[in-house]
Amino acid sequence: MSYVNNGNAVDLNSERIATAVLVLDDGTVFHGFGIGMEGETVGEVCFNTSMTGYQESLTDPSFAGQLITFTFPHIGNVGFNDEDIETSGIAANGLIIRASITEPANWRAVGPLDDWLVSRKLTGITGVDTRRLTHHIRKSGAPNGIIAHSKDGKFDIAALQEKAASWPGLEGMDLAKEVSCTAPYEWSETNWDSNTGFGQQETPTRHIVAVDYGIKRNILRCLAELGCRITVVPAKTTFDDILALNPDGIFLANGPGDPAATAEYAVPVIRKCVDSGIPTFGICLGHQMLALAVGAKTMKMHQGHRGANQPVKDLTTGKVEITSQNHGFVVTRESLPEGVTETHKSLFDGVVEGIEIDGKPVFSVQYHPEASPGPQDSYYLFKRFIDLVDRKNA
Ligand SMILES: NC(=O)CC[C@H](N)C(=O)O
Repeated sequence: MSYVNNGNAVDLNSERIATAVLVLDDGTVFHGFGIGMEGETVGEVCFNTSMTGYQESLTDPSFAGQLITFTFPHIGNVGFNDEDIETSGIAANGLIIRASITEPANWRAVGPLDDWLVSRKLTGITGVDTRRLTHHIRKSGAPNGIIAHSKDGKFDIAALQEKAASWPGLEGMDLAKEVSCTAPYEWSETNWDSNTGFGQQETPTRHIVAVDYGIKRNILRCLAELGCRITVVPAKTTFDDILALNPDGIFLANGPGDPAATAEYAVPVIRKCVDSGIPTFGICLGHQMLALAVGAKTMKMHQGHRGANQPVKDLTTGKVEITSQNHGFVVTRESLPEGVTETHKSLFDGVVEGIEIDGKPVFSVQYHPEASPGPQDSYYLFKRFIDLVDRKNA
């Protein structure tokens, strides 16, 4: 089959065979060119507006169950390296990009992105009109979709649509338990430096227990950098087992899926963390589950926040910060009960971006102060957490 440009694909070399398709659950089809592993991958199709950091996004466990559309057209042009990785485990299900991947041009690159995609068993598609796709998502909400990549260019579109349509969708899906570690481990790596690479912690003075619902490595590095010894524990760890580790503070990680789907195991444990008076800090999924634990509600957003230029106002100081974000669920303002204060608000669409529990050393944010990728304006939140720990220990 020779590829006929039907207005969907942007690589105009019409002699090339279309070796991949993206089929949405409503039957919309985008033809393009396969990258990464041959095969099929299904998930919710979201879009991410970050211009940099594609490796960090693709390895962020919070993207489990999702096919990422990068709105920035040139993805892959700095190849891959072995450092910008947020997990070696499950993360994004696939990627959708516009321009063909060029040869890597970066001093840190160890090879072309395509090789890395294959090594991670990731399937993707290039040549997609990502502006049209993003417009579709903005209008109709995030659809389920499937990417099929086959060198022979033969696709059964009806069967692919059926697979996309029968995927259950992220609402109600519990993925935190799928991506979590299965046994506790210690973390001691600190921030990256262009001369020396990642550092190693020397004399930590506080002990933080981080509950892993899909934790990004850079969160652990930020905590280690500030003098925390960290024990990472699985998502289903009981409160008694957390307490037995004698933590000075508890960290509730980011993670994929619907926060409400963790109601059986994470939410009741987090309720006990709040009641214990141990300083507790949550990021993204951790924030959403903390809100559920104190009686608030979450809902799926029509359009998630995914990108590295999202303005947020810290309502406690009046300062505006530019943040890195990746969420498709949100805590609803009207459900916030008495005793819970909204501390941060999105300046894009006004949704709740942070809360604190009155009279308790407990707070959380919906966005990503660890960046990776993205701006570091919100790094102060880690210091706010450490201050709470130190005040408690004083
Ligand atoms: N980054 C995250 O922790 C994401 C939280 C949740 N899965 C959401 O999509 O809203």
